Amino acid sequence: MWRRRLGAFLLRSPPSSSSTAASSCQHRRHHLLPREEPPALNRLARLFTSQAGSDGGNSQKPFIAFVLGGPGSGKGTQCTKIALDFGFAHLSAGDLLRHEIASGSEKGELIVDIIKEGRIVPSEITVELIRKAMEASNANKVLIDGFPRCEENRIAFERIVGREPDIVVFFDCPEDEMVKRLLGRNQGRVDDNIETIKKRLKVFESLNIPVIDYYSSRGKVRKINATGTADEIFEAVCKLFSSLRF
Ligand SMILES: Nc1ncnc2c1ncn2[C@@H]1O[C@H](COP(=O)(O)OP(=O)(O)OP(=O)(O)O)[C@@H](O)[C@H]1O
Ligand SMILES: O=c1ccn([C@@H]2O[C@H](COP(=O)(O)O)[C@@H](O)[C@H]2O)c(=O)[nH]1
Ligand SMILES: [Mg+2]
Repeated sequence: MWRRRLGAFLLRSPPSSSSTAASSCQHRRHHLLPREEPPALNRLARLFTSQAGSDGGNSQKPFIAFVLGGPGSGKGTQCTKIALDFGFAHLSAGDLLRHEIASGSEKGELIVDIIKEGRIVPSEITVELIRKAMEASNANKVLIDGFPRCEENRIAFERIVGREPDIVVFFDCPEDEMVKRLLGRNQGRVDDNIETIKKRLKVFESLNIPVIDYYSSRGKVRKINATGTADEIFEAVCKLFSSLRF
Protein backbone atom coordinates (compact mmCIF):
# COMPACT_ATOMS: atom_id res chain seq x y z
CA MET A 1 0.00 0.00 0.00
CA TRP A 2 2.84 2.40 0.88
CA ARG A 3 4.35 1.78 -2.54
CA ARG A 4 1.04 2.62 -4.13
CA ARG A 5 0.71 5.85 -2.16
CA LEU A 6 4.31 6.88 -2.81
CA GLY A 7 3.93 6.07 -6.50
CA ALA A 8 0.73 8.05 -6.73
CA PHE A 9 2.33 10.98 -4.88
CA LEU A 10 5.32 11.03 -7.20
CA LEU A 11 3.56 10.42 -10.44
CA ARG A 12 0.18 12.11 -10.40
CA SER A 13 -0.40 15.71 -11.35
CA PRO A 14 -1.47 17.87 -8.41
CA PRO A 15 -5.26 17.89 -8.12
CA SER A 16 -6.74 20.83 -9.97
CA SER A 17 -8.53 23.45 -7.94
CA SER A 18 -11.75 22.47 -9.69
CA SER A 19 -11.65 18.97 -8.18
CA THR A 20 -14.03 19.87 -5.40
CA ALA A 21 -16.86 17.89 -3.90
CA ALA A 22 -19.26 20.23 -5.70
CA SER A 23 -17.77 19.28 -9.07
CA SER A 24 -17.66 15.58 -8.44
CA CYS A 25 -19.65 13.11 -10.44
CA GLN A 26 -23.44 13.39 -10.33
CA HIS A 27 -23.74 9.93 -11.81
CA ARG A 28 -21.29 8.46 -9.35
CA ARG A 29 -21.39 4.69 -9.48
CA HIS A 30 -21.34 2.66 -6.32
CA HIS A 31 -17.62 2.23 -5.99
CA LEU A 32 -16.56 -1.21 -5.04
CA LEU A 33 -13.22 0.00 -3.75
CA PRO A 34 -13.47 3.60 -2.57
CA ARG A 35 -10.29 4.79 -0.85
CA GLU A 36 -12.05 5.82 2.33
CA GLU A 37 -13.89 2.51 2.79
CA PRO A 38 -12.97 0.61 5.98
CA PRO A 39 -10.45 -2.20 5.33
CA ALA A 40 -12.87 -5.02 6.17
CA LEU A 41 -15.43 -3.73 3.67
CA ASN A 42 -12.71 -3.34 1.08
CA ARG A 43 -11.69 -6.95 1.52
CA LEU A 44 -15.29 -8.06 1.19
CA ALA A 45 -15.77 -5.94 -1.93
CA ARG A 46 -12.69 -7.46 -3.51
CA LEU A 47 -14.22 -10.92 -3.24
CA PHE A 48 -16.83 -9.72 -5.74
CA THR A 49 -14.51 -8.07 -8.22
CA SER A 50 -12.75 -10.02 -10.91
CA GLN A 51 -9.67 -7.80 -11.25
CA ALA A 52 -8.65 -6.85 -7.75
CA GLY A 53 -5.51 -8.30 -6.24
CA SER A 54 -4.85 -9.53 -2.72
CA ASP A 55 -3.96 -6.03 -1.44
CA GLY A 56 -6.37 -4.17 -3.69
CA GLY A 57 -3.62 -4.01 -6.24
CA ASN A 58 -2.77 -5.62 -9.48
CA SER A 59 -1.98 -9.24 -8.92
CA GLN A 60 -4.08 -9.83 -12.05
CA LYS A 61 -4.09 -7.68 -15.12
CA PRO A 62 -5.21 -4.11 -14.48
CA PHE A 63 -7.98 -2.33 -16.39
CA ILE A 64 -6.16 0.10 -18.67
CA ALA A 65 -7.67 3.26 -20.16
CA PHE A 66 -5.55 5.29 -22.57
CA VAL A 67 -6.63 8.94 -22.43
CA LEU A 68 -5.97 10.85 -25.63
CA GLY A 69 -6.80 14.23 -27.12
CA GLY A 70 -5.00 17.22 -28.55
CA PRO A 71 -2.71 19.43 -26.49
CA GLY A 72 -4.87 21.38 -24.05
CA SER A 73 -7.99 19.29 -24.65
CA GLY A 74 -8.23 18.75 -20.89
CA LYS A 75 -6.82 15.24 -20.48
CA GLY A 76 -4.95 16.03 -17.26
CA THR A 77 -7.87 17.97 -15.77
CA GLN A 78 -10.35 15.17 -16.42
CA CYS A 79 -7.96 12.39 -15.37
CA THR A 80 -7.51 14.05 -11.98
CA LYS A 81 -11.26 13.98 -11.51
CA ILE A 82 -11.64 10.40 -12.75
CA ALA A 83 -8.87 9.26 -10.41
CA LEU A 84 -10.62 10.86 -7.45
CA ASP A 85 -14.14 9.67 -8.26
CA PHE A 86 -13.46 6.25 -9.72
CA GLY A 87 -10.31 5.18 -7.87
CA PHE A 88 -8.00 4.98 -10.87
CA ALA A 89 -4.24 5.48 -10.71
CA HIS A 90 -3.42 8.44 -12.95
CA LEU A 91 -0.19 8.02 -14.88
CA SER A 92 0.55 11.00 -17.11
CA ALA A 93 3.22 10.20 -19.69
CA GLY A 94 4.12 13.90 -19.93
CA ASP A 95 4.47 14.16 -16.13
CA LEU A 96 6.69 11.07 -16.09
CA LEU A 97 8.92 12.67 -18.73
CA ARG A 98 9.00 15.98 -16.84
CA HIS A 99 9.89 14.07 -13.67
CA GLU A 100 12.81 12.49 -15.54
CA ILE A 101 13.93 15.97 -16.63
CA ALA A 102 13.71 17.22 -13.04
CA SER A 103 15.88 14.30 -11.89
CA GLY A 104 18.80 15.84 -13.80
CA SER A 105 19.59 12.63 -15.66
CA GLU A 106 21.28 12.52 -19.06
CA LYS A 107 18.06 11.15 -20.51
CA GLY A 108 16.30 14.21 -19.09
CA GLU A 109 18.50 16.53 -21.16
CA LEU A 110 17.45 14.72 -24.32
CA ILE A 111 13.79 14.77 -23.28
CA VAL A 112 13.62 18.50 -22.58
CA ASP A 113 14.93 19.33 -26.05
CA ILE A 114 12.30 17.07 -27.63
CA ILE A 115 9.47 18.56 -25.56
CA LYS A 116 10.50 22.12 -26.45
CA GLU A 117 10.21 21.10 -30.10
CA GLY A 118 6.84 19.42 -29.57
CA ARG A 119 8.25 16.17 -30.92
CA ILE A 120 7.79 12.66 -29.54
CA VAL A 121 10.26 11.10 -27.13
CA PRO A 122 11.64 7.70 -28.24
CA SER A 123 9.23 4.91 -27.35
CA GLU A 124 11.68 2.87 -25.31
CA ILE A 125 12.13 5.76 -22.85
CA THR A 126 8.43 6.51 -22.41
CA VAL A 127 7.24 2.91 -22.31
CA GLU A 128 9.84 2.03 -19.71
CA LEU A 129 8.74 4.96 -17.50
CA ILE A 130 5.09 3.93 -17.86
CA ARG A 131 5.84 0.27 -17.22
CA LYS A 132 7.72 1.11 -14.00
CA ALA A 133 4.99 3.52 -12.88
CA MET A 134 2.30 0.90 -13.45
CA GLU A 135 4.30 -1.56 -11.41
CA ALA A 136 4.91 0.95 -8.61
CA SER A 137 1.25 1.97 -8.46
CA ASN A 138 0.19 -1.67 -8.08
CA ALA A 139 -3.24 -0.46 -9.15
CA ASN A 140 -6.02 -2.50 -10.66
CA LYS A 141 -7.37 0.44 -12.70
CA VAL A 142 -4.99 2.71 -14.56
CA LEU A 143 -5.44 5.87 -16.64
CA ILE A 144 -2.54 6.40 -19.01
CA ASP A 145 -2.80 10.07 -19.88
CA GLY A 146 -1.29 11.36 -23.13
CA PHE A 147 0.07 8.08 -24.46
CA PRO A 148 0.50 6.53 -27.03
CA ARG A 149 1.38 9.57 -29.16
CA CYS A 150 2.15 7.66 -32.36
CA GLU A 151 1.90 4.21 -33.88
CA GLU A 152 5.44 3.38 -32.85
CA ASN A 153 4.55 4.20 -29.20
CA ARG A 154 1.48 1.99 -29.44
CA ILE A 155 3.35 -0.96 -30.88
CA ALA A 156 6.17 -0.61 -28.32
CA PHE A 157 3.69 -0.53 -25.42
CA GLU A 158 1.82 -3.58 -26.65
CA ARG A 159 5.10 -5.44 -27.13
CA ILE A 160 6.78 -4.48 -23.84
CA VAL A 161 3.75 -4.43 -21.52
CA GLY A 162 2.10 -7.26 -23.44
CA ARG A 163 -1.32 -5.62 -23.36
CA GLU A 164 -3.76 -3.54 -25.34
CA PRO A 165 -5.82 -0.96 -23.44
CA ASP A 166 -9.34 -1.93 -22.43
CA ILE A 167 -10.63 1.42 -23.67
CA VAL A 168 -9.34 4.61 -25.25
CA VAL A 169 -11.00 7.84 -24.11
CA PHE A 170 -10.67 10.58 -26.71
CA PHE A 171 -11.27 14.19 -25.70
CA ASP A 172 -12.35 15.92 -28.88
CA CYS A 173 -11.73 19.67 -28.77
CA PRO A 174 -11.45 22.37 -31.47
CA GLU A 175 -7.94 23.73 -32.10
CA ASP A 176 -8.75 27.36 -31.27
CA GLU A 177 -10.08 26.30 -27.85
CA MET A 178 -7.00 24.15 -27.16
CA VAL A 179 -4.67 27.04 -28.08
CA LYS A 180 -6.60 29.42 -25.81
CA ARG A 181 -6.39 27.00 -22.89
CA LEU A 182 -2.67 26.31 -23.35
CA LEU A 183 -1.75 29.97 -23.58
CA GLY A 184 -3.68 30.55 -20.35
CA ARG A 185 -2.28 27.53 -18.48
CA ASN A 186 0.46 29.45 -16.71
CA GLN A 187 2.24 26.49 -15.12
CA GLY A 188 5.68 27.39 -16.46
CA ARG A 189 5.77 24.55 -18.99
CA VAL A 190 8.51 24.90 -21.62
CA ASP A 191 6.02 23.92 -24.33
CA ASP A 192 3.28 26.45 -23.47
CA ASN A 193 4.28 28.99 -26.10
CA ILE A 194 2.67 29.60 -29.49
CA GLU A 195 5.60 28.22 -31.55
CA THR A 196 5.67 24.90 -29.72
CA ILE A 197 1.86 24.73 -29.58
CA LYS A 198 1.66 24.98 -33.40
CA LYS A 199 4.16 22.13 -33.72
CA ARG A 200 2.30 20.01 -31.16
CA LEU A 201 -0.98 20.49 -33.04
CA LYS A 202 0.66 19.27 -36.27
CA VAL A 203 2.18 16.27 -34.49
CA PHE A 204 -1.23 15.48 -32.97
CA GLU A 205 -2.93 15.52 -36.38
CA SER A 206 -0.27 13.57 -38.23
CA LEU A 207 0.83 11.02 -35.62
CA ASN A 208 -1.71 10.77 -32.81
CA ILE A 209 -4.94 10.74 -34.84
CA PRO A 210 -3.82 7.53 -36.63
CA VAL A 211 -3.53 5.83 -33.22
CA ILE A 212 -7.09 6.90 -32.38
CA ASP A 213 -8.23 5.64 -35.80
CA TYR A 214 -6.51 2.33 -35.17
CA TYR A 215 -8.28 1.83 -31.83
CA SER A 216 -11.57 3.02 -33.35
CA SER A 217 -11.30 0.23 -35.88
CA ARG A 218 -10.95 -2.14 -32.90
CA GLY A 219 -14.06 -0.70 -31.23
CA LYS A 220 -12.14 0.70 -28.26
CA VAL A 221 -12.59 4.46 -28.62
CA ARG A 222 -15.06 6.45 -26.53
CA LYS A 223 -15.21 10.00 -27.86
CA ILE A 224 -16.11 12.81 -25.48
CA ASN A 225 -16.98 16.34 -26.55
CA ALA A 226 -14.32 18.36 -24.70
CA THR A 227 -15.93 21.80 -25.10
CA GLY A 228 -17.75 23.48 -22.23
CA THR A 229 -16.65 23.81 -18.65
CA ALA A 230 -14.52 21.16 -16.98
CA ASP A 231 -17.51 20.17 -14.85
CA GLU A 232 -19.81 19.84 -17.87
CA ILE A 233 -17.26 17.61 -19.58
CA PHE A 234 -16.90 15.57 -16.43
CA GLU A 235 -20.64 14.87 -16.49
CA ALA A 236 -20.13 13.07 -19.82
CA VAL A 237 -17.03 11.35 -18.44
CA CYS A 238 -19.01 10.11 -15.46
CA LYS A 239 -21.71 8.64 -17.70
CA LEU A 240 -19.03 6.75 -19.57
CA PHE A 241 -17.11 5.49 -16.55
CA SER A 242 -20.30 4.55 -14.72
CA SER A 243 -21.19 2.30 -17.64
CA LEU A 244 -17.88 0.43 -17.60
CA ARG A 245 -17.20 -2.87 -15.93
CA PHE A 246 -13.83 -2.82 -14.25
N1 LIG B 1 -13.15 22.60 -19.99
C1 LIG B 1 -12.21 23.51 -19.79
N2 LIG B 1 -12.48 24.81 -20.02
C2 LIG B 1 -11.52 25.76 -19.85
N3 LIG B 1 -10.26 25.49 -19.44
C3 LIG B 1 -9.95 24.20 -19.21
C4 LIG B 1 -10.90 23.15 -19.36
N4 LIG B 1 -10.30 21.98 -19.06
C5 LIG B 1 -9.04 22.28 -18.73
N5 LIG B 1 -8.82 23.61 -18.81
C6 LIG B 1 -7.58 24.33 -18.59
O1 LIG B 1 -6.86 24.25 -19.82
C7 LIG B 1 -5.48 24.02 -19.57
C8 LIG B 1 -5.08 22.70 -20.24
O2 LIG B 1 -5.75 21.65 -19.58
P1 LIG B 1 -5.01 20.28 -19.30
O3 LIG B 1 -3.67 20.54 -18.74
O4 LIG B 1 -5.93 19.43 -18.51
O5 LIG B 1 -4.90 19.73 -20.80
P2 LIG B 1 -4.10 18.52 -21.38
O6 LIG B 1 -4.93 17.89 -22.42
O7 LIG B 1 -3.59 17.66 -20.28
O8 LIG B 1 -2.88 19.28 -22.06
P3 LIG B 1 -1.43 18.74 -22.41
O9 LIG B 1 -1.58 17.78 -23.53
O10 LIG B 1 -0.68 19.96 -22.83
O11 LIG B 1 -0.84 18.12 -21.17
C9 LIG B 1 -5.30 24.05 -18.07
O12 LIG B 1 -4.93 25.35 -17.67
C10 LIG B 1 -6.69 23.71 -17.54
O13 LIG B 1 -6.94 24.25 -16.27
O1 LIG C 1 3.94 9.72 -24.54
C1 LIG C 1 4.42 10.87 -24.60
C2 LIG C 1 3.93 11.93 -23.85
C3 LIG C 1 4.48 13.16 -23.97
N1 LIG C 1 5.52 13.37 -24.81
C4 LIG C 1 6.17 14.69 -24.90
O2 LIG C 1 5.83 15.50 -23.80
C5 LIG C 1 5.11 16.65 -24.25
C6 LIG C 1 4.07 17.03 -23.24
O3 LIG C 1 3.20 15.94 -23.05
P1 LIG C 1 1.77 16.11 -22.33
O4 LIG C 1 1.15 14.78 -22.32
O5 LIG C 1 1.00 17.00 -23.21
O6 LIG C 1 2.01 16.65 -20.99
C7 LIG C 1 4.59 16.26 -25.63
O7 LIG C 1 4.33 17.36 -26.47
C8 LIG C 1 5.75 15.45 -26.16
O8 LIG C 1 6.81 16.27 -26.56
C9 LIG C 1 6.02 12.33 -25.55
O9 LIG C 1 6.97 12.49 -26.32
N2 LIG C 1 5.46 11.10 -25.43
MG1 LIG D 1 -1.66 17.02 -19.70
